Amino acid sequence: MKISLINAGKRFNRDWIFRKITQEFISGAAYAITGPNGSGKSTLLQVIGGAMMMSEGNVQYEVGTQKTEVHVDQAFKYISIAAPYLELIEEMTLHEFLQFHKQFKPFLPHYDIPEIINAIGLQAAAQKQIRFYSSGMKQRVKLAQAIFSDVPCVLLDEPCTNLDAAGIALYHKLINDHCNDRLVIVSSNDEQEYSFCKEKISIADFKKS
Ligand SMILES: Nc1ncnc2c1ncn2[C@@H]1O[C@H](COP(=O)(O)OP(=O)(O)OP(=O)(O)O)[C@@H](O)[C@H]1O
Repeated sequence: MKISLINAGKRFNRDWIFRKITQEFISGAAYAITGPNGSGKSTLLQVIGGAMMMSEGNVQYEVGTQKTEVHVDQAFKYISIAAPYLELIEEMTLHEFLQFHKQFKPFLPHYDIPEIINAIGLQAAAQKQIRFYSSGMKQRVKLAQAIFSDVPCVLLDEPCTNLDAAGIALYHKLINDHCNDRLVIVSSNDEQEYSFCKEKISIADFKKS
């Protein structure tokens, strides 16, 4: 998959959050979007994913070996996202939640729901409602939902939020095991969340209007 931003800019009211970002994001590479709190990392990630309209510029999506162009309205089919502002369905058990999610986005081939639950170490809590999960357990579920979705592009916003040392190790294992051939974009100001990303985009470089 390839996502191309061409002179992308976003403003809220009169405030430009970023301007004139021209950047290609290509499968097989991992990219970090870095910058201080409130600088616009989450905003840029949502613009890249097609979840938020930009104020100026363009975004293009190409998928598959044929490089088929995909309209921004359909980009969500090829992209998964884990982010602090995206809520889980708390009334469901983990098993029910993954079953529900699977109806809209299939999981990676060869992975059934019990295997996914095992992979994130939540077997003992699989039949418990998510509302009773700790914040770190919920974060593991968000990561699983994004990383095990069978899509070519994975967007991760502050992926280690609420994770302990074991959770952070799990995050790196999931990236290592499942993301090498995909397009991964991490929005973060924490080095341990994006240490594997060779490409870095600093929002501060795109603040000038
Ligand atoms: N819907 C909105 N309406 C108006 N302003 C917004 C909106 N969403 C974000 N902003 C503003 O845009 C700026 C960038 O926010 P954003 O959440 O993208 O930053 P961030 O770099 O991800 O921050 P953090 O590191 O704290 O998560 C902030 O000043 C924020 O207040």
